Amino acid sequence: MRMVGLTGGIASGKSTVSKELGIRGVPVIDADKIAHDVLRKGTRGWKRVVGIFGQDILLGSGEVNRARLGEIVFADPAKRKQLNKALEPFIAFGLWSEIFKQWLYGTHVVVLDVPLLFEAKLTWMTKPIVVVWVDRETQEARLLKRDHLPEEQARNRILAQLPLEVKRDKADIVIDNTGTLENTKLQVDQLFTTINAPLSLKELLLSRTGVLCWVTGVVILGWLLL
Ligand SMILES: CC(C)(COP(=O)(O)OP(=O)(O)OC[C@H]1O[C@@H](n2cnc3c(N)ncnc32)[C@H](O)[C@@H]1O)[C@@H](O)C(=O)NCCC(=O)NCCS
Ligand SMILES: Nc1ncnc2c1ncn2[C@@H]1O[C@H](COP(=O)(O)OP(=O)(O)OP(=O)(O)O)[C@@H](O)[C@H]1O
Repeated sequence: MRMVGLTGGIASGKSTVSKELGIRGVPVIDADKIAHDVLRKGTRGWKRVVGIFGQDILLGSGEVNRARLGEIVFADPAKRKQLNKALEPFIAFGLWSEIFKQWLYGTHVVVLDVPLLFEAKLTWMTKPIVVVWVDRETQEARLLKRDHLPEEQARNRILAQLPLEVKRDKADIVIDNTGTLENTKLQVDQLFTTINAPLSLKELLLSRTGVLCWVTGVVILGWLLL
């Protein structure tokens, strides 16, 4: 199975590109959604995070107030590190479960939308790595417009990640999302063609059908030899 890495900076347009790929029929695994699920009330992730940050981060319903937790961790790198460390194993488990599910479905190409793909050193899992890039002014303007944050908080969130220029330089494919949505859609069309190119031998051998074939082959060979 081909695992395509989709990453970028906060508000650079990863979800926009993911949505367009979804419209074209590509399955997308969303790491932000997994991160939200592992913080649901009563889960082990929730217990761990409440243990670290206390009851002040909870809403009346007992769910985590993500806006409040965001304010805390994006203003303090040490606290952000604590949160990342607490949730990392649960997010990794969720990610691998979703990948395994897609593998069982017989999916040939899956996109992993992981904002912290570089920061969490997960790039080894994915090929190609696609970075959704925008210039800094556009990024900040879109973040302010979408999340209605004070400017300082928006800047803190951008600074909490590896600079987008560094990610762009490490990418196999760059989607420049500075322009119009129509322009981005054209680049997604091209990306769709690229990621659906025929699978390599290694990808074929690791696909569900590939594994079934070689396991069956080994069993038959063993049976013939015994
Ligand atoms: C801090 C939290 C509570 C804020 O929740 P909120 O709903 O406001 O934001 P959301 O989860 O939609 O994230 C928005 C964007 O913020 C950025 N972001 C999220 N967490 C982090 C982090 N720990 N470090 C740097 N950037 C981050 C990403 O670009 C993400 O796409 C939440 O993001 C969280 O629990 N983060 C820690 C888990 C994590 O690492 N998530 C990223 C998945 S790889
Ligand atoms: N080409 C574009 N033109 C105008 N607005 C855009 C464009 N692409 C994305 N946006 C808007 O910019 C904002 C950020 O985009 P999006 O939510 O896709 O980013 P993201 O990288 O997924 O963000 P996050 O890291 O927070 O999950 C959204 O409000 C989106 O509608």
